Amino acid sequence: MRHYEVNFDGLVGPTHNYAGLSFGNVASLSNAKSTSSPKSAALQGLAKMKALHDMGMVQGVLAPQERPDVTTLRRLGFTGSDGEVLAKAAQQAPQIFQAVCSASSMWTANAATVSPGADTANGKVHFTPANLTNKFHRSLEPQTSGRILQAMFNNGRYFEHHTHLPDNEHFGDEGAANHTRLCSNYGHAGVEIFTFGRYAFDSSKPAPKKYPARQTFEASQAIARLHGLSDDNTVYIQQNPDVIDQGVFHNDVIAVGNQNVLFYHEQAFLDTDAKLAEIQRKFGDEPVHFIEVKTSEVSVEDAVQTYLFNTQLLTLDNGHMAIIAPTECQENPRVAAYLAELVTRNTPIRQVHYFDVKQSMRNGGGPACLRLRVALNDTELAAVNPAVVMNETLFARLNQWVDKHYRDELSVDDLRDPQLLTESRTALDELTQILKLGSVYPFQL
Ligand SMILES: N=C(N)NCCC[C@H](NC(=O)CCC(=O)O)C(=O)O
Repeated sequence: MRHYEVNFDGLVGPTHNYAGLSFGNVASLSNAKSTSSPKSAALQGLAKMKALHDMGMVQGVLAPQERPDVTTLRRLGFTGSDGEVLAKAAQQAPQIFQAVCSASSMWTANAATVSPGADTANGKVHFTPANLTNKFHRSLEPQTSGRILQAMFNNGRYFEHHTHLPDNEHFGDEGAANHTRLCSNYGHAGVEIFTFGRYAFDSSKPAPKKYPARQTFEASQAIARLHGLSDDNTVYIQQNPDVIDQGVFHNDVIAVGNQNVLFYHEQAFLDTDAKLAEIQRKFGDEPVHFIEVKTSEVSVEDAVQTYLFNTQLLTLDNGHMAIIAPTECQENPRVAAYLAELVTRNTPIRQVHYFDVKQSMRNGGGPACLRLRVALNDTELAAVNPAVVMNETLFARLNQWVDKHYRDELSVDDLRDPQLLTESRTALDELTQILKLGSVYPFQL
């Protein structure tokens, strides 16, 4: 039996834009109102997917969501034809209108938390879409994410799908961006690490002062319960509130783990020593490589600006690990020097590959934000909808699809163009056929 970690990357949607929607996310705010290129964003994402496929990884595609989200505008009291709903919202409530146009579902690390069968009580792979309550534009995602995931992992024998947690800040859940899993081998039971920003029901505990803590302890515990994880393979760690206040809005902006490696910044967590000891104890006899980056090597500011930790750590066929980093890391001399030195050390990480995902980076989404990891064995992989698995044909087909439907440029003002809704729906209707998803979008239901 072979075991894989499959990366399901978010396909960037046709409305990709910079609206400055994410308070606490430095890139989103500083690039607000810039002009985006939905076409280049989607092509950059596809190029990364294809490169990982060519490196021997199993790579999947996760479809974007229907935007503008007319259904939500109707819930908020805008009436008339779809065109009228959009025009009224754009005129009367421009911020709400911009939020329902966001292509933020591209960051599929936030689509769900996934626990592989090796860790769960009933041996199935468990999925819980993230409720993303902290940001209005992101809170619109979980229902459709759930439908898309069910269309991709559509076999009750191997896959179990849960409803997202209650839509309330007490259970604020950001999915895999605040969850990582260590294991000696993808097929063996691992240690699932939930990193949270605050306690919802205990205000005496530390919490950030300036920016929001999106993930709560209580949400993390609920996911572990739903997925049937045992205490012996679960660790809860609090993010350092000071780094959240410096722009670390998700834990995957300051730490990343894969198999026996945890790569993190010295300031990432609270109670670090005790928590790392707990991870090692629960991991077992084999030593975990705890690769700690000191502030003297890379500052938190550099980490936030370059996304050094929003990198993908991949295990290649030869057993070595490669780090998939954004070109922003290469352009920063301190971070580039750190990575050049890291691969010469005696750790499993031996290669660095740089990718241009600048369109996504400008909204605070690096390589790791763009993917949802699902560890699967041969049998489970065979039960995945094959139309979402990357290969030469799908790559060519999706590139053509983007070229046909996507705009080269989109400004926040262009979002008012009534044609955008038709373009987006036409593109997504065709996409559901390419990816054989059935009807998953509100306009198709
Ligand atoms: N770290 C991970 N896993 N994901 C990154 C998510 C970025 C996303 N940006 C945005 O939603 C910005 C949209 C805008 O401003 O137009 C967010 O803040 O939720």
